[in-house]
Amino acid sequence: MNTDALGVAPAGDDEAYIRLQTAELGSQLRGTNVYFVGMMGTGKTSVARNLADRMGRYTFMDTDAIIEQLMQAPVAKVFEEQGEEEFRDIEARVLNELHSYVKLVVATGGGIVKEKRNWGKLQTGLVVWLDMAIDDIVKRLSSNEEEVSKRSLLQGGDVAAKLQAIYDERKAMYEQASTSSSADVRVYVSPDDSVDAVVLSSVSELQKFIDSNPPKWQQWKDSAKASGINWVN
Ligand SMILES: Nc1ncnc2c1ncn2[C@@H]1O[C@H](COP(=O)(O)OP(=O)(O)OP(=O)(O)O)[C@@H](O)[C@H]1O
Ligand SMILES: O=C(O)C1=C[C@@H](O)[C@@H](O)[C@H](O)C1
Repeated sequence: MNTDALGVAPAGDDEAYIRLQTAELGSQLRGTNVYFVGMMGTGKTSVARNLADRMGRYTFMDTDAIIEQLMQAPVAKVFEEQGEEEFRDIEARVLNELHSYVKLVVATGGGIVKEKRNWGKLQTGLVVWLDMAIDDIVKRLSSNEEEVSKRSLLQGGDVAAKLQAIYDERKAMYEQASTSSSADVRVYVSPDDSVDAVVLSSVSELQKFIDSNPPKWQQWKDSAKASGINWVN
């Protein structure tokens, strides 16, 4: 970000910079979907919505919100009445539908990685793992009673202990679900990072990933050029 001699970004500059970067990512992605995974409360919904809005040509989707529309009930109620296994089935069906579309930025439910059947679907797109220290998630969610009450897995007991146990169980799953052939797109979220800041880090990590994993046709084109073949653009 441009800063003056005192290290202060001129007003309006941040917004222009984010717009430029997200627009560029929009072209680089060529329609590929982006899936945000990570623990509840890390900001997947807020960040995915903001990114899709800024990219313009992409549509924001949220698996929890789709489940609520389908079931005509809040996620907590579906969880409570149908049980986790049924919830995971519905979630898997929603992802199965979504992955056949293009140009989506998808906020997934925090537990989507628990089902291996979902990993291949996630990896048809680029997966961004929002990772945050459990203490910071606890502080963020505990500051708002509604945020705790709408998350079924946090009910009845010590929120911090519950979140830690869920994280310990899922850490390797987030890792594997967000790892394709050669690299992770993992974004560490600090409690002071604004949604814009997390969007920007995600964009920058995605760009690095795309640059270091060019599509096959780009690799063929580059090697043809290197061997003197005049590839028509
Ligand atoms: N960068 C941020 N700074 C401050 N608050 C944030 C930030 N990102 C999200 N929040 C707040 O934290 C809460 C959880 O955010 P959000 O619903 O986006 O998380 P999530 O990862 O989608 O959660 P879940 O997996 O449970 O759906 C919301 O109250 C949201 O406004
Ligand atoms: O982490 C989880 O298992 C969950 C996270 C939420 O997004 C919801 O999908 C639901 O509350 C379960």
